[in-house]
Amino acid sequence: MPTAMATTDDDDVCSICLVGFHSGAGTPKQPPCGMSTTKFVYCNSRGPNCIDLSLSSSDIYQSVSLLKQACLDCGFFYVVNHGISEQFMDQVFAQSRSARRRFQGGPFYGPNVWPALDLLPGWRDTMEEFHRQALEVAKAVARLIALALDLDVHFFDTQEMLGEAIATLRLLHYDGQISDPANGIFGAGAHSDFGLITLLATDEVIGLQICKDKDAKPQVWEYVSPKKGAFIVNLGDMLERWSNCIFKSTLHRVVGNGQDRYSIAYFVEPSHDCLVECLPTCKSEENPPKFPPILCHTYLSQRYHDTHADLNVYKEPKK
Ligand SMILES: O=C(O)CCC(=O)C(=O)O
Ligand SMILES: [Fe+2]
Repeated sequence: MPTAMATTDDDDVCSICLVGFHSGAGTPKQPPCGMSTTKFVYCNSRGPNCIDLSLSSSDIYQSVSLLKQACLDCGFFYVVNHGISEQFMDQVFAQSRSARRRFQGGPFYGPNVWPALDLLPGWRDTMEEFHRQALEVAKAVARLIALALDLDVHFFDTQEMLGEAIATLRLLHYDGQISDPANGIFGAGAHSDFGLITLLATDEVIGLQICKDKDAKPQVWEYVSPKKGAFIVNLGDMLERWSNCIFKSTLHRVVGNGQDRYSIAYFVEPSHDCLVECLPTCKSEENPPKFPPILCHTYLSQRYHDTHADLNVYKEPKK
């Protein structure tokens, strides 16, 4: 099992790798940056569960049970043996890096949607292929989630839902700034994702942190270590609502440690037209639906509206 380091924003933090130091029981460890320090890091938490997507159907309930435990506990897990080759993942990261090098010209510079072939040869093909393969992984994960919720295995993986998925690929680059959590400076601030699930691939630079209990004071943040060849999967708010809050979407953030970091987030939502209505297996007389039914596109529009700045403020004033 992987380990994760827990830290609160009040802890001392290694200035090199930003792993928190705090007293308490646990196994002393060197921080991931390898710098020798006067204090030790305490590994006091198990990392997220690891789900093997290659298991044959006779073993599938082993995966379902691990996944269910993760979804009830923190809403984060790794998936391995997902069928996307490491060689292809290296190609996707290489294309992501080359785009950043090519378009370093300043904000809002460069083609908006598909870069011209001669600027980034192979970029569009790589990203479209990644989309195809990652969507299949997302469908496989969604089938396990359906089983973990005692639903029909194909509940989410139907033509009307993931057959017309809204999938957004976000190629992220964190440019080596050192975060300062105590002063609210982050690579990415605390948030939960809106949709159904997110598949996240990261390079080997540590940075992603999750908070399992958003109401705790102070909040405790744990690193989710990068894992070669794995996707980190997290549940989105739409699934939390759909499951009547039985499955959790989790607060997460990215803390920069001064190293360049690349990650690839693949956000998956079902068709715009599907109805997000409390799942039949997640309600009872004692536990009635907490939310009214809502169309997927209405829900997403509300969330974007609530959390994004009004871009109209950047428009030129009318003369
Ligand atoms: O870069 C990461 O590790 C996380 C990115 C993320 O949470 C997001 O884009 O929603
Ligand atoms: Fe996120």
